[in-house]
Amino acid sequence: MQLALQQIVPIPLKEKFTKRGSDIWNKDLQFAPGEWVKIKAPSGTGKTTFIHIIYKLRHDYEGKVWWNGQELRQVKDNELAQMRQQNVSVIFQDLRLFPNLSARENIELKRVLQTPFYEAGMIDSLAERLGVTHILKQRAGLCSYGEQQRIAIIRALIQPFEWLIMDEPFSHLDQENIAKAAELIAEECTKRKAGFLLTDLDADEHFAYTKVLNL
Ligand SMILES: Nc1ncnc2c1ncn2[C@@H]1O[C@H](COP(=O)(O)OP(=O)(O)OP(=O)(O)O)[C@@H](O)[C@H]1O
Repeated sequence: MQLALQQIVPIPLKEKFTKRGSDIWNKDLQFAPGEWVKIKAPSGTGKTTFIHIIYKLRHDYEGKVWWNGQELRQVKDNELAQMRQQNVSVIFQDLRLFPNLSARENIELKRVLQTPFYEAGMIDSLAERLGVTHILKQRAGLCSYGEQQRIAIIRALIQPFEWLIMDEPFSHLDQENIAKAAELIAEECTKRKAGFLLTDLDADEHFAYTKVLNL
């Protein structure tokens, strides 16, 4: 699945964003299947806005986003649901777990939305890898942000995908847990030949990125 951007810029931020140089806003770009892309930018410069545009949560932008040759505005609701279940997985900056469901239920929901990609036992394996086995039965709303972030990472990895979209996915983790999570994400993307887009504030060497872009 290819992702292409054609001169996109959020309308409310057009003036602000076009004043400074950017590798993304108002540019034509193509991301080939399997590319590992880092998008780097200081706080408040539009990382979340960008993620929400390409996941079709925001519509107030100029330009066009193309997923596999189909313009995102033309993608119908049922196709969008299918795409989010099968092709494009996401880790939101604000995590978006259901606070009243347990950590395991939050992950399980994503596993069973389509023909499961993994058996239920994989939840335990992934939780062990990221050190969150002990909180699987706990309500997500009672988990620490670092625990919630690891649950959100597992939830994104439990479903099928060709692209993984991650908005500052390590913001609540210490270096040791970042290393574990990055290793797991790299393994899962390699296994599926999947690409990813990852936003973050600073440069890092967590992955062998194929592109590093400044927003
Ligand atoms: N609809 C809107 N109207 C006006 N300003 C907006 C709108 N949406 C976002 N902004 C502003 O756009 C800027 C970019 O916001 P965004 O959340 O995308 O940044 P970010 O790079 O993800 O920030 P952070 O790293 O702090 O999470 C912010 O200054 C925000 O206040």
